[in-house]
Amino acid sequence: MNKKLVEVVAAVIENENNEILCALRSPIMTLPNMWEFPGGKVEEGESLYTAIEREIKEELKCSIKAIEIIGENRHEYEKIIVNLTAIKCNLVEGEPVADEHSKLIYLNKENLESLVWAPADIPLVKKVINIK
Ligand SMILES: Nc1nc2c([nH]c(=O)n2[C@H]2C[C@H](O)[C@@H](COP(=O)(O)OP(=O)(O)OP(=O)(O)O)O2)c(=O)[nH]1
Repeated sequence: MNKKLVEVVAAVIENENNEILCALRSPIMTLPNMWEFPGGKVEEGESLYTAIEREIKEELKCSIKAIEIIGENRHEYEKIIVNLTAIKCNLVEGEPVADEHSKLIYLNKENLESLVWAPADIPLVKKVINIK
């Protein structure tokens, strides 16, 4: 059987200290206990930018503005194929809170690779590290 292709958007949010927001997936989520850029599945008829702004409001209870696409990576998991687009976003209102995630942290770019990332994220993490 063909694996389902899922479009996923993820937010790369930087704070004033040039640290990047990283989110730990909870033990009950798919890909448990792995780090990710927060986000989720794009719904039908939605643009990537609309999708990430909606997902972050739902998941992190704050408002963001999508600025630009950083990159895209397709990864084949056991049951699905994820097409992950990382989008640079700015916080507009409120502070992110971990509702569904186990933890949220801001981390220096130099330290991003010390986390255990969801496999689809790894090339995008490298790209984020090399920006600027
Ligand atoms: N949000 C997010 N999901 C990611 C990343 N990397 C990665 O492989 N994924 C995968 C995990 C999920 O299989 C899929 C969609 O993520 P999601 O956050 O909407 O997951 P979900 O809980 O709605 O999905 P599900 O478990 O209900 O099926 O993308 C990432 O950086 N951010």
